[in-house]
Amino acid sequence: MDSNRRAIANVRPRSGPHSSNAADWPLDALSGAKGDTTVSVVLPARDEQDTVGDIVTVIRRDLVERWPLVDEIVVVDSRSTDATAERAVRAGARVVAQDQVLSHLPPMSGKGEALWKGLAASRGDIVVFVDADLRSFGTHYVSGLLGPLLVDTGIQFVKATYERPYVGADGTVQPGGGGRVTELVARPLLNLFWPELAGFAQPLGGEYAARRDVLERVPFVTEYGVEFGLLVDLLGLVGLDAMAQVDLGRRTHRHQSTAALGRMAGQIMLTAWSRLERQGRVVASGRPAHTLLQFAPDGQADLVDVAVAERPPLATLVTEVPVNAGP
Ligand SMILES: O=c1ccn([C@@H]2O[C@H](COP(=O)(O)OP(=O)(O)O[C@H]3O[C@H](CO)[C@@H](O)[C@H](O)[C@H]3O)[C@@H](O)[C@H]2O)c(=O)[nH]1
Ligand SMILES: O=C(O)[C@H](O)COP(=O)(O)O
Repeated sequence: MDSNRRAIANVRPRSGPHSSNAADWPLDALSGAKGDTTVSVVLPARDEQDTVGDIVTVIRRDLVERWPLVDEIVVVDSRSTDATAERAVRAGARVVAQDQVLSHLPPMSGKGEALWKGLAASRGDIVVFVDADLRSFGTHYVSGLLGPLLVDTGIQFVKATYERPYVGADGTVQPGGGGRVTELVARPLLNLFWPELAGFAQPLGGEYAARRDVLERVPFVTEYGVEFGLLVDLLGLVGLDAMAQVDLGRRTHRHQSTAALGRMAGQIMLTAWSRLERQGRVVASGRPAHTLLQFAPDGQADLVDVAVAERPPLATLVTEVPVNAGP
């Protein structure tokens, strides 16, 4: 053990979120606890034709038909150019086109926009978000996230944790090698500036659930800033004691390139900056740049934009405007 690790091992762990495992939340017990509470599962999907159908099929078969825990499955088609929408419909989801939801508003882009539109287009008292590119999806992903919310009225938000391997194109598995932006950017930033959130082992993971009430009271950062922004803003709104973490076992997904993750990292850093500024913890003499100069292996340089924008809390929108849920 090197000296840094030894020093840290001697420090008592900070108090973290309420913790449990997916196995702690069996389906029969949850069915009893559900009562009148309605549940929506929302999947953001951009070109996920290979995986979205299987995920929807499992949720419908196990959690709509066999154990009626889920009231609606909504896939937000995030400008896909492949057969994502058709496959999701065939598997039994309601599919909404991202730009057709609240279509009177100027469109924004990225995953955060897809989630905010999914929140607007869904109706459940509890909303469960699940990425549509998962290779490891199982029923326990949804039931595990629902457990703390269905049995404890004090819990407002539940985030997944899991072991995240890196799976190479040739199928080689590197245990613990996944979640590169999580390890190199998100968790260091949280530890530095929001240490109460350090106990969330997978802050960027796309699987989490919350009560609609609280989701509608926080802004949604666009692009890949959304998870980081939600964690920080929900900590401020509901406090750590209303936040829980559930271990779902193992997560595998489609990996993005290092260059794409560099852009994601930029978006997350800008999100963190915006929260530090909003919380009055940095006094800025100027705004940070939102461009990133990237270099390809052949030395070719490309200037890309990593700006993030923000949707306001949904509850602050005028409610008479009809939600166009698309076809
Ligand atoms: O413009 C977009 C981009 C992505 N997605 C969907 O969002 C999910 C996650 O996107 P992905 O590109 O697979 O992200 P990851 O590389 O897996 O990034 C991780 O880190 C991100 C930043 O926190 C999180 O948003 C992701 O959920 C998390 O898996 C997938 O279903 C995508 O199809 C959209 O709907 N619209
Ligand atoms: O969560 C992350 O850090 C990013 O999604 C990258 O994940 P990956 O390293 O497993 O591709």
